[in-house]
Amino acid sequence: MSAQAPIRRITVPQIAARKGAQPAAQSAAQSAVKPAAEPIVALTAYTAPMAALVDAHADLILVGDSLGMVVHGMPSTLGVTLEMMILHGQAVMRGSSRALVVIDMPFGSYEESPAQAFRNAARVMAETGCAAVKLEGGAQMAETIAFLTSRGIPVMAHIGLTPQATNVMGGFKTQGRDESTWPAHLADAQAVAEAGAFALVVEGVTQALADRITDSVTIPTIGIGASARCDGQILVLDDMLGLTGRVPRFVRKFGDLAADADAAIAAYAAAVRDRSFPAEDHVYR
Ligand SMILES: Nc1nc(=O)c2c([nH]1)NC[C@@H]1CN(c3ccc(C(=O)N[C@@H](CCC(=O)O)C(=O)O)cc3)CN21
Ligand SMILES: CC(C)C(=O)C(=O)O
Ligand SMILES: [Mg+2]
Repeated sequence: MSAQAPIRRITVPQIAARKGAQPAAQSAAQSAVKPAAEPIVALTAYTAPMAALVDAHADLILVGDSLGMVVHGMPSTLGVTLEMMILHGQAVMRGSSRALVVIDMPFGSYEESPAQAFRNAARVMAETGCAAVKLEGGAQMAETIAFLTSRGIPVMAHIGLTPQATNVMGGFKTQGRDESTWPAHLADAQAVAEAGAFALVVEGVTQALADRITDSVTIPTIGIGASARCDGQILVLDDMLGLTGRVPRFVRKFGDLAADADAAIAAYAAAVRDRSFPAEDHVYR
């Protein structure tokens, strides 16, 4: 009798290999050899129980700095600290066992220099056990991405609408409506891919620009508010569960958990007030 083999997490190279065979980027001869890859399924999670639910279905769990807004009620992601990311990262690692866990580097923890980024990303990996980090930025972060990946830290890049740059962009604005901006976005995608990023989040860009980006890089693109032709998709879990109030237009609510929670809390309040809770089953004798 042999012991049950431990469940291995999906690895960074396995995610990197999930580049979908896009018709525009592949010849007929190539597609005969290499069939289209299955899209990467990614979601955020910030807590152990939610990570366990996501882990059963997703390839990649992102501990996003969106947790500042979603969990902590902050007005933007700018106030999120490295300590917050580590605490939530530890919870998500405890709650999951199969998916690749990626943790967002928060604002101010990596932009100063490659050395600063390495010091803080190494701390995130050492204290959580996660396999990779994500950081926002294109060409300007290429040197840092190369520094980290060559020293053992896999990096997921994030371009387009980069929420940590909200004050530069003047809000959460869809990028790429003006075609004159396309070369800069394409250069960002090229730069992070060449620097060694294993995947690329493309957020809040027009569908046409997202498709051009997906066709122009050899690493998988993971879209959010981008295009169905990206090599994967990600959403903020609380948004797609219907737990958050106002959501961006790109969100599809696959559930209505806020309504379920409201009904349950209302029923509890009524039962306490009319003394029907606790009942016989809920008391000790
Ligand atoms: N709950 C939540 N979901 C997210 O997807 C998310 C966060 N929080 N926090 C961090 C960033 C911020 N994100 C956002 C927030 C708002 C819009 C938004 O309202 N967009 C406008 C676009 C208007 C335009 O076309 O320029 C929209 O109407 O959808 C987009 C992305 C995405 N991320
Ligand atoms: C929306 C994803 C890509 C993210 O960066 C986050 O949740 O912080
Ligand atoms: Mg983020």
